[in-house]
Amino acid sequence: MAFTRSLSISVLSPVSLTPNTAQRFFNLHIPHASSQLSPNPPHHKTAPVIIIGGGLAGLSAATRLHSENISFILLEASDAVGGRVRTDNVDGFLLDRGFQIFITAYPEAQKLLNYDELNLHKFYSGARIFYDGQFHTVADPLRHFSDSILSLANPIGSVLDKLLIALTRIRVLGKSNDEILGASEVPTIELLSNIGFSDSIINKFFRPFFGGIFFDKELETTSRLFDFIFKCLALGDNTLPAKGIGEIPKQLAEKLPSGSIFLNSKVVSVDFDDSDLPTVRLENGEILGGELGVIMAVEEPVIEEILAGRRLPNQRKPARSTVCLYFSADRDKIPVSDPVLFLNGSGKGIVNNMFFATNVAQSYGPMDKALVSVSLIGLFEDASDDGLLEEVIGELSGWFGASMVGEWRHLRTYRIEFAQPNQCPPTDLAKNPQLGPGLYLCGDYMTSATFDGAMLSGRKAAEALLGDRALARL
Ligand SMILES: Cc1cc2nc3c(=O)[nH]c(=O)nc-3n(C[C@H](O)[C@H](O)[C@H](O)COP(=O)(O)OP(=O)(O)OC[C@H]3O[C@@H](n4cnc5c(N)ncnc54)[C@H](O)[C@@H]3O)c2cc1C
Repeated sequence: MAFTRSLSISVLSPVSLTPNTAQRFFNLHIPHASSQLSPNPPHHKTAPVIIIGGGLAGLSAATRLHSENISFILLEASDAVGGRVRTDNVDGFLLDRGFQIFITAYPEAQKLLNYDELNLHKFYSGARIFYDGQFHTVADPLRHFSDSILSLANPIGSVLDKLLIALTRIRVLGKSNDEILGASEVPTIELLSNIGFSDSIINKFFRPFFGGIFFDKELETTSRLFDFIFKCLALGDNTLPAKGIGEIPKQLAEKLPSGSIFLNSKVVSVDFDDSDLPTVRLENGEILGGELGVIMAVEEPVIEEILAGRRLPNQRKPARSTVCLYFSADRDKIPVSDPVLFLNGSGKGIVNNMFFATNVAQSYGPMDKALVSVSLIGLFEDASDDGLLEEVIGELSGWFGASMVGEWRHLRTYRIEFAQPNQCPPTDLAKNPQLGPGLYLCGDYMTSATFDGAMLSGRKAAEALLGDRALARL
C-alpha cells in the first residue's frame, strides 16, 4: 500500500523500554567490525531507526542518534557517503564534484567536525575580479588591510560601497542565526539595492560572488540566506580540506558505529502498510521496519518519488544547477600562486568564477602540477561538453592569454543538475521535521541550503524522533 496516512503532525506516546527492547534500541552489543560501511544492502537486518540517505543531513542525524546510543541503520543509494559533497581522485588530482568551499564559521559544523583532522587550507579573503580587460582586487580590510586600501580606488565599487559593506557586516554580526533565518525577507538583489549599493558593485562583485554561492545569477535567493552567509564569511575563513571536500562527510561517517551504513542500498518507497510506523522498501525487495521511526535524508525532489507521488506542502521551484570544468596545468603555466578566487565581473561570457585549487592546497594535485577549477551557473542543457569546453577555453584565453590556457589539459566536466534547492522568497528555513507518525525529514531544503543547514536539519530530525519517544533530554 502506498503512503496513505495523513501528513498532519502527530505526537506519538513514549515507548516503554523493557530490557529486551532496550538492547535492540541502544548500541549495547554491536560487534566491533573493521568498517562502518557495508558495500551491500542489508539482508534480514533492521534497527530501531532507519535513516535514508548518507549526505551531510543523514550523517548528522546518525551522529545525533549515536550520541544517545540509539541504534540505527543508514541506507545510501550510491557507492559512498557524502551525497553532493564528494571528491573524485582522477590521475592524482582531487576533483570536488563542483566548486565547494567550507566556511569555518558554520555554527553546526563547529559542533560536529574536527577541523584539525580536516587540515583546512584557506582562500584569500577577497577576490580578483575580471572587468574591462583587467583584474581588480577586492579584499577584506580586517584580514588584508593594505590590499583593501589599494582597492578603494578601483572601479569595482565606490568608496561608499566599501563603507556599506562594513555596515552590512556590523548589521549581520548584531543578529543571532535564528533571527537571521527567521527575519522578514526580500530577494537578495532587492536587499542590496535597498542598502544603497551601486549597480557597479552589485554587477561586478555581488552578482558573480553570491551568484556563485547560490548558483543564482539573478540574485533572487532570499535575503535570509545572504545575511547568514555574509555573517559566516565575516566570522570565519573560506577553506578546503587537504584531502578534498569529501573528507567532511567521511569524517562524520568514520565516527559512527561499525556496520551501521549500507551503501548501494536504494530505497524505493516508504509505506505504512498495516502498521502504525513506516516501513522501508529497498530496490532489491527487502522490507525493513524501524521500531522507533524513519528519517528521510534524501534530496528534496526524491521525497515525492519515495512517498509514492505524495506532494510536499510547499510547491517546489526550479532547482539550482551548475557546471564545473577541471583542467591540469604545469605549475609554471598558471598566472598566480596565491589562493584567490577569480570572478567574472565583465557581465559577458559563461564563466562565473574560477581558481587554482592547488594554490589553496597543493594536495589537490601532483607536486609539479596545478589544478584549475572553472564554474558556470546553470546546466547549459543545449550545449555539448565539447562546446562548453571550447567556449570556456576561449573565454579564459581572453583573461590569461591563449598561449597559457592553450596548454591546460581538460580533466573532467561535472554537470550538476540538482546543486541546491531554490530558496527564493517566500521561504521557511525552520521547517518542522515531522511529516507523519514516526516519519521525519531532513536535508538542506529544510533550513539553509548549505553544508551547515544540512547538518542542522539532520540533528533536528533526530531530536524530533528522540523527543517523541522520550529517549533523550533535549
Ligand atoms: C556543486 C555544489 C557546490 C556547493 N557548494 C557549497 C558551498 O560552497 N558551501 C555550502 O555550504 N554548501 C554548498 N553546496 C550545498 C551543499 O552541498 C548541500 O546543501 C548539502 O550537501 C546537502 O546535503 P543533504 O544531506 O541535504 O543532501 P545530499 O547531499 O543530496 O544527500 C542526499 C543523499 O541521499 C541519497 N539518496 C537519494 N535517494 C536515495 C534513495 N532512494 N535511497 C537511499 N539513498 C538515497 C543520495 O545518494 C545522497 O547521498 C554545494 C552543492 C553543490 C552540488
